[in-house]
Amino acid sequence: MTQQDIHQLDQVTSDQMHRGPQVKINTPESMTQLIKRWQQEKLITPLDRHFALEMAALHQEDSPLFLLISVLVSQQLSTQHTCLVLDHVDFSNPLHERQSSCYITLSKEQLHAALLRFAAISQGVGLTGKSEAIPQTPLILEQNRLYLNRYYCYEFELAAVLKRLNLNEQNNQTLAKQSSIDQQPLALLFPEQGLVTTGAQPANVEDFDWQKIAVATALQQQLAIITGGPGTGKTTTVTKLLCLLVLEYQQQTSTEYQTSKAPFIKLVAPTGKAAARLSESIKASKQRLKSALSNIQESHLLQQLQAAALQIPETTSTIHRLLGVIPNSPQFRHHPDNPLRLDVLIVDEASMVDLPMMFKLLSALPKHAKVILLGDQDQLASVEAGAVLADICQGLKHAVAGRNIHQWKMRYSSANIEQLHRLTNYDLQQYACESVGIGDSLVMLLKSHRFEDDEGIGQLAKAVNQSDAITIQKVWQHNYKELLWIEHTDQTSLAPLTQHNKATGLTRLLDEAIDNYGLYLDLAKQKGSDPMMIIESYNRYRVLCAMRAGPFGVDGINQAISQALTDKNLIQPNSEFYLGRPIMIQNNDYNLELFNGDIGLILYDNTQQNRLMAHFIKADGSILKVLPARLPSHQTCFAMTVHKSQGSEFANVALVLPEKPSPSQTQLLTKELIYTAITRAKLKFSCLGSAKVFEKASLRATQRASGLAQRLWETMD
Ligand SMILES: Nc1ncnc2c1ncn2[C@@H]1O[C@H](COP(=O)(O)OP(=O)(O)OP(=O)(O)O)[C@@H](O)[C@H]1O
Repeated sequence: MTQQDIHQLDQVTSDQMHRGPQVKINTPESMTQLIKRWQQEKLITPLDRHFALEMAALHQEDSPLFLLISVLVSQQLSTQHTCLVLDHVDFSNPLHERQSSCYITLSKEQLHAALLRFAAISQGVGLTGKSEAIPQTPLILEQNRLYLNRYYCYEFELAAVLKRLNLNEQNNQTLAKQSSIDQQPLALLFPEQGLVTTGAQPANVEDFDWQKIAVATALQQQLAIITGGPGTGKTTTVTKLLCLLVLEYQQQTSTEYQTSKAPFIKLVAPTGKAAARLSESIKASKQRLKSALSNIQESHLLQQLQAAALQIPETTSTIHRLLGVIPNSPQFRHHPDNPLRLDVLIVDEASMVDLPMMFKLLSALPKHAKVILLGDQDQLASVEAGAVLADICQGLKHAVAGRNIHQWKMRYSSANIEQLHRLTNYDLQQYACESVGIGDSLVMLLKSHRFEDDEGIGQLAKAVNQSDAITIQKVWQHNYKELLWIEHTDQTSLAPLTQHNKATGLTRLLDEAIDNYGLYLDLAKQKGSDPMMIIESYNRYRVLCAMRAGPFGVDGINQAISQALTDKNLIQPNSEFYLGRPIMIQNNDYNLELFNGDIGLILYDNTQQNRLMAHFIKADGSILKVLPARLPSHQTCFAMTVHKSQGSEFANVALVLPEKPSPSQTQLLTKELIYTAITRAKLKFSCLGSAKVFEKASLRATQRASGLAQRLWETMD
């Protein structure tokens, strides 16, 4: 089909024409036929088509433009965008066909005018409008973004909640006056290392103790967002913060829920796995805090801090559990009219929380509650729509001139700088900013205490995060002992990344899998072994795949590893639930308390010899045993997707990238995916891939369409 063959088949009704510019959709077939063909050609999903047809039927719109725009909005939502950015659509070929079969020649203004003529589309209330004024139409157009009403509301309301929690200057001062915490306890918890002294200001960002600034921020703000990569001390910081909040609480008169000596603190994470890990990290961090305090000279304040440290809670739960799931309903038991009972909420792994969930969580808080979000803004965004944490941090991002990399810089109001000085004695004037947005609530921890600057994993993560192709190559070629490159095929001499590595192909990966998984499988065979120990051993190693399907996806790699372990007699998969089979749950089962993403092992039941049971570690650290036959939908888990690995860490991680990714797979291979995979590894990171695929993925940043960043950063002043 040539462009000449394409002729105008439709245009808006004459009724619409006299009200504005003429809209022509040029297509050789009717729009209904066209979207049917698009579905057959897998350019859109059945859901996209169904959605568009339903919308058209419901709103009695037979305009091809309405159908097209509905298809595009649905397509955006199913790819985790919050809205359709009209400027991003190529209206000369909206679905990137080899030969366009549909095009519109309209200016931006004409398109906006045409869209707003549909009864089903209204103009949004703008960045400063009122929530009550949000129109009821199914689609809402704001600036160049077209939203489904529900997502517009989520975004608008979440921005409103965040802005309310991020106190303005006046409230800031009021709250600071109420706080009984001063410099002294902070100085005890954060002993200076000689870099910052009163009055003498450090020239470099690294010379400030940003953990101390984070604690000071959270003490005086109702909302604090503490972000940073792995090992930057988020848990350490929040543990010290909780210690001070308990102390502050004890010194204050009363709050709404004061029934004990400690504030009502809740610690949550998006998944059971992440919640369990948070509990472990808090326990370890509490131990470190207790021993650090035992080395300080005896004083009344020290005794108070020691007592407060004992009150720091260790119990965690998932966000779903905290909010109270109502089976088969997207609503929760807690919401603005039935708020949660708590004084302080800590949310770990906030990057995994999607837009609707973040809104539901924050809007269910009681008015006085303090909330602290912890996470790594550079990790993969949530599995569902939105990239809330990245949007929140967006205002701190600065491009580095002349280089394709960025840096972060805090943005503080003068009132906040004054308060931070009061608590830390630091002069943070260099971060003073007139247009602060929600900057007063944000602190970024940039120094990793887990990886030394000269260690491979940290170096590689940093280079990938910066999309710095030259450094990525250098890091791989450096031959760090913590890194292993496995080229898909034996092309060592051709691929620059592999010059120093002899390992090649899937066989090499399988050897590694046999060595690592063999350890827990040997333990599992010994009757009477402690299931906790076996699961911990299994959790030391994990194969992560970029995608699900294909020989190098989760399905193919699981099969290959199962076969390799069978060949070595490490497993006997002659029945579905064989000894040692790792299992990942794929559906929530509220009765069994098993949730999507939970991972367990089929092991001997210690209380009943020879009986095999599925064993899971629960968020509280105890073991949950389930009869295999009762398990909800599940799959084998020698390999899992990088997405599912968020919130987990393993001593040793092997990432598998597809050998020759298809165009749609290529879209999924982003730097956030690679960065997330690398940062799951504590001691060793291997990658089976091809140098070119790794490099290209590291250069591709995820873009999620959303207006949240603009709402948070452009309307505050
Ligand atoms: N200021 C510091 N000085 C020295 N070591 C530190 C400091 N802060 C944290 N650490 C150490 O770094 C390690 C990681 O700290 P922590 O667990 O708090 O980081 P995190 O950001 O929560 O990590 P993760 O991303 O894994 O959750 C711990 O061993 C901790 O003791």
